[in-house]
Amino acid sequence: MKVSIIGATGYTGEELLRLLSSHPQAEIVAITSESQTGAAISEIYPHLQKFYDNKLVNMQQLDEVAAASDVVFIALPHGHAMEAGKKIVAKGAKVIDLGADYRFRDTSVYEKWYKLPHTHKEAKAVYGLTELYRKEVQSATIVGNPGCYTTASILAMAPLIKLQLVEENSIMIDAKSGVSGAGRSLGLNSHFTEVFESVKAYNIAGHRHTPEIEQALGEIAGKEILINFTPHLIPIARGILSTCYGTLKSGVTAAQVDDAFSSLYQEEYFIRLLGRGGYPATKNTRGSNFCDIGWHIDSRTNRVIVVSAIDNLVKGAAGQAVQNMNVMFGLEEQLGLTQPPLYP
Ligand SMILES: NC(=O)C1=CN([C@@H]2O[C@H](COP(=O)(O)OP(=O)(O)OC[C@H]3O[C@@H](n4cnc5c(N)ncnc54)[C@H](OP(=O)(O)O)[C@@H]3O)[C@@H](O)[C@H]2O)C=CC1
Ligand SMILES: CC(=O)N[C@@H](CCC(=O)OP(=O)(O)O)C(=O)O
Repeated sequence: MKVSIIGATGYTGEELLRLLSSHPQAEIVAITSESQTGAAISEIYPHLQKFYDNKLVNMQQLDEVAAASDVVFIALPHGHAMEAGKKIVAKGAKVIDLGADYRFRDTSVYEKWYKLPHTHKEAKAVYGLTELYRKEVQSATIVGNPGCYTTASILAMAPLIKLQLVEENSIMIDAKSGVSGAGRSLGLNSHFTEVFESVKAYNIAGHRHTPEIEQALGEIAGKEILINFTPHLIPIARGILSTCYGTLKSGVTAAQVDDAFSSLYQEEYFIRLLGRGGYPATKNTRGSNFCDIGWHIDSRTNRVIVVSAIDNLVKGAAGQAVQNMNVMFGLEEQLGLTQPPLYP
């Protein structure tokens, strides 16, 4: 498998390299950066010394890079993948985009929430939440890899929507992310003194992951779903904890809730069910492609509360992207992804 990464100097690009170093079938043929062209990746990320000595090329060489690759991961800020995606598929390679450009079935939803024109509307992209869209991913040419908050939140609520156990429009999601979720580029909001010893909600009632969660849960329900989603920035480097609330439909029992999770996920390697009463923690998924899920029922309020934990850079980005690559190329889905989480 010849693999290239566009935007290899970012956190998700780095994480792709880290994971692919132990993938038995992947060979990195090209990595790109616009700002650090010519540098060796191990100069930018010294922890990758002895794993990679590749030098960074830039997007002027995109046609050659694509022609030499079976698959190209795009790890650029949203808005930059569409033109690159067109060129890559024209050269016969598959695309896995880690940003948002290919995540929406209805590109007008993307245009509305991202305030950008969609310039590759004809792409028949597949939404790459692997556990829920595996069949479509198998035959995809372009995969829109999900966002990090969305991966944790959709996986938490999908069983309850699928089995019609919660009132669809009662869902509220309160999620917390480590600072690497904001990427590597410098910004006031991710400045150490702004983040350290503080927790802050942001983009309330307007975060762009809201329509992505609504799209996936709505497809499972077979009807439009509206949710409330509130993200928080917390002073850790990696990890997302998503706490999701829903009102149970009349007469739904705790056993039905338990069965919903086990029936959808019992065969899923990357989903670890902690059961009713379980407490997922970001520490237990750090560095791994696992999504841990626990659920609780509050009989006083008749609500179910589902908690999920992932590593935003792995199951929330690069790990799921590698999982999708494995599915697209008919490889064993776990290849390159079986490292235990980093602990403590
Ligand atoms: N961080 C996370 O947890 C997650 C991120 N994502 C998504 O993945 C994508 C990459 O994220 P992340 O790795 O965190 O981002 P970073 O900010 O860490 O890296 C961005 C990369 O894009 C390149 N880049 C930046 N601006 C431009 C530009 N104008 N033209 C071309 N290249 C550019 C940078 O390269 P250089 O400056 O060297 O040229 C760098 O390689 C984003 O779309 C993000 O939303 C998805 C899920 C989770
Ligand atoms: C902490 C933080 O800033 N997180 C990012 C989400 C990261 C992500 O998954 O973004 P994409 O949908 O663009 O891929 C944010 O809230 O914008």
